[in-house]
Amino acid sequence: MKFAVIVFPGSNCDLDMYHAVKDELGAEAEYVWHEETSLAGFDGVLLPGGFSYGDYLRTGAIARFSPIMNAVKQAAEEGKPVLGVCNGFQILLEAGLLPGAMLRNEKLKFICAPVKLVVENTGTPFTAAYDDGQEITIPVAHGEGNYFCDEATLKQLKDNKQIVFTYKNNINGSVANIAGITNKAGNVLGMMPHPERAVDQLLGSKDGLALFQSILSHWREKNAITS
Ligand SMILES: NC(=O)CC[C@H](N)C(=O)O
Repeated sequence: MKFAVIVFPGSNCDLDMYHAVKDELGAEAEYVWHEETSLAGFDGVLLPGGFSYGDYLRTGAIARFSPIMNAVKQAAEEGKPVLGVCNGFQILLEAGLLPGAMLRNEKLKFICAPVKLVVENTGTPFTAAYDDGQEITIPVAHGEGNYFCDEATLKQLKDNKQIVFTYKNNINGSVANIAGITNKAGNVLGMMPHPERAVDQLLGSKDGLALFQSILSHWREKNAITS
């Protein structure tokens, strides 16, 4: 399986993401600069964290116009797994690939800490290797992680089981403790916590590794690869 790690001006978690899938998961990976227009030959797309375009005008608001975003949309429509972490999640929201919007953290402070998450849905390509209701520890590092959506959208998210991760304790004011959601089809996941920073016990937790293993297993099953 070959992953594209999209690099925007201001990305700063691209190396961590590359390390997670290449060295820890053992898959193929390549960096793709945001000015590229094609993702042909890639089986999965990873939008890493950071401060694309310095977080002006809103987080992700400029990056969503990057040329590569049309190819990201196409990959999503083709059913390929698309994962946006932190700034990647913010870009997916601005691009309309996921519903809702991100506000500044309730207490207006940047939060950088390991947090406890609850796995709410294991029926996705990203979470099959977890147990339902499992508590995992994954670090966050964001100033704008306060997820917001209106009540009608929240109802849809709940009805379609699109809420995949919640914070055990609400750290930033997010509606319904939301830490990560998928699109309706389930192949696009946005999450504020950084699974790529939790792939080795040396980093304090390896609870993020199962997310990448889930993607790989799902891809192997879909493509009937047994070895
Ligand atoms: N680690 C990150 O991706 C930072 C996210 C974002 N730019 C924020 O501070 O909200």
